[in-house]
Amino acid sequence: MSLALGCVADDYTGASDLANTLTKAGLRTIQTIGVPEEGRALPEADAVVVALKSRSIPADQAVARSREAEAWLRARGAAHVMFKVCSTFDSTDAGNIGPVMDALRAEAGAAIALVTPAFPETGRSVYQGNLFVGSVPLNESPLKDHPLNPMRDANLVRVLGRQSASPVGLIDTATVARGAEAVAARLQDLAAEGKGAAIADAIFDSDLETLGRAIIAEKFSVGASGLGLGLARALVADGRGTQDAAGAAVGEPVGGAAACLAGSCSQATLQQVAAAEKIMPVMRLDPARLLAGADVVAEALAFAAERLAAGPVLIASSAPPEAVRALQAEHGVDAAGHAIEAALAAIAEGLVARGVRRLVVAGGETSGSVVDRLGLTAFLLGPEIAAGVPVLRTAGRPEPMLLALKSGNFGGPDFFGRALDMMA
Ligand SMILES: Nc1ncnc2c1ncn2[C@@H]1O[C@H](COP(=O)(O)OP(=O)(O)O)[C@@H](O)[C@H]1O
Ligand SMILES: O=C(O)[C@H](O)C(=O)COP(=O)(O)O
Repeated sequence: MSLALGCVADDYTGASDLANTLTKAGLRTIQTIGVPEEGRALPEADAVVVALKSRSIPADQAVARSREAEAWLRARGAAHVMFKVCSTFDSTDAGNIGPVMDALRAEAGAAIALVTPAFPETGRSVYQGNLFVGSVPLNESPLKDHPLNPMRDANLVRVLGRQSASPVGLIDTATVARGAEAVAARLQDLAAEGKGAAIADAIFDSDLETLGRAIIAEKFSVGASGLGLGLARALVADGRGTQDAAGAAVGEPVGGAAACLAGSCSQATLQQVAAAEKIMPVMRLDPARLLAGADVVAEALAFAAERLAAGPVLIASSAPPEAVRALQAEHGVDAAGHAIEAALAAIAEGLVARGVRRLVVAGGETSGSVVDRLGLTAFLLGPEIAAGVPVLRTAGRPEPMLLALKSGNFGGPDFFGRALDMMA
């Protein structure tokens, strides 16, 4: 395997979002869950996205796991490694984007890292270093209410500067508009000033193509799927892609029962759960009862067992911000989050034991807990369900499954029904 591109992603939904983008751009891409064990055979690929559940763990652990993934990718020929972060820069001032970026930049021996979470396809743009979600700044978007890392500052030069050990500069839109050479020159100037990272403006895909051309010969960058698009298009232009890589078949139908799990509390997911109530049985978990010791997992599996033969079910813990804050006030942010993730993961295991082979999961941390509990190790990319959300087929599992790991903020109101229609 001699990779054209290696990527280390800080959550599983973000990894599949990026893998989807790279595949559509013409790179045969595989998503692995963690670093594959020694000797593990993988299909030929132009790019590998190593998915870690490292966004919300202690920074030193995130750094260690990311370093291991980077080394694995370099050993398989990846000349450029991109650290994939959330398009809404999900992180806290304690990290983990800054500490992981600093460590991987040092590993690469790079003087400076270009950083941009812009992803126009899903309405993420960066202007004068400020991240916009649709038409509003990040700190005025629903991300201000994220259960684990509420985003309260849209200025990413400030946000990353609080997380990184090095000063952070800006590559503004006027520089990007002047082309790849101007971007590369600006990067060098900022490095000469002692900056270790530079937030790059990007509003359109064409800006990301410029950024991709500017840094493809570098060893390291940080971004969301938009930067992945720019890098992929630069690599394909250099002949590093594969014909018909896009839409790699998910193979024969896997059949079996289908189910949906939602742990995301994003505005998009709340709307999707409400819409799903019109087309399938939905059980809304009561996290307060869960945290009080009730066997909510058994209750959910009983609900599912009675209904799976007739069609898909949805089991959701998703709740609006005020309810999330109330639960967190009583039990703590991490305790509440981890308990609910663990419960949804246990429900997923029970569903698979009851014949579910097609599973839709909403939420990044939630997807990480579910996939780890199911012991899944790698995915092949199928067709796109919604921007940033592909159908995934398990690789290396005796009985294949189809999954959709939906980033909380992605997809339209009809997402669950649309996903199930595409997962046969
Ligand atoms: N009703 C709830 N109250 C509090 N926290 C919740 C609730 N439901 C889910 N959570 C937690 O909120 C977090 C959602 O994160 P995640 O799954 O990454 O979703 P997103 O993709 O929207 O960020 C998880 O830790 C999950 O356990
Ligand atoms: O928004 C993105 O770039 C990714 O899809 C992502 O990282 C989303 O994270 P989430 O926790 O699933 O919202």
